[in-house]
Amino acid sequence: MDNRSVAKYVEDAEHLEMPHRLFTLVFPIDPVNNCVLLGMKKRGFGKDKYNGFGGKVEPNESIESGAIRELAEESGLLAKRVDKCGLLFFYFENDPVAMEVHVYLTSDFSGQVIETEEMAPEWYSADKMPFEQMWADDSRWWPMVLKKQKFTARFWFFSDMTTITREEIVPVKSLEF
Ligand SMILES: Nc1[nH]c(=O)nc2c1ncn2[C@H]1C[C@H](O)[C@@H](COP(=O)(O)OP(=O)(O)OP(=O)(O)O)O1
Repeated sequence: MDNRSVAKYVEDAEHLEMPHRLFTLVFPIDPVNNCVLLGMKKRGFGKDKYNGFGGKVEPNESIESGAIRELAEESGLLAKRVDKCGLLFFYFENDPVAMEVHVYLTSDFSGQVIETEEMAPEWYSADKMPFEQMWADDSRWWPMVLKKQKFTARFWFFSDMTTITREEIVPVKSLEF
């Protein structure tokens, strides 16, 4: 997909169901050991699931600063740089607000991993992810991450928040548009 098509795709997704809310999701990567840091969510949305680190983007910050802030708050790691690898849209049955989730990888970080009130972090081999304890969509798009292929995707969830009723995953050349 070229950049103009990606922009159009995102515009369509954003207008498909209004309003939508912005979120970030960051996966710290240890490239030497091919490991990824996941957090077991201890409270709130996605409780008892492993995921990357992230949350709502505040009105006064850029999406990237939101990603770096949430990573620090939830894992103790300070990212010098994050690289966007994907853009996800989630639609939940009976919920008029769609989620727009900007997904980042970082292997340029400092600090000590700490357990926080929200997350219990744990390193996993990047090709042995605990998908049965993650959001149902993760096993669908994580292979794109492993292939270093940028992507956008849309998932429609049934009201049980588990069953995916429809999905689209589109590889893209760039997420800068
Ligand atoms: N289907 C899904 N698949 C996935 O991989 N990540 C998802 C997901 N749906 C939501 N997420 C991620 C996006 C974001 O990182 C997180 C939800 O953010 P939170 O609700 O934890 O936000 P906040 O940390 O701002 O919340 P509070 O501080 O508790 O208000 O879950």
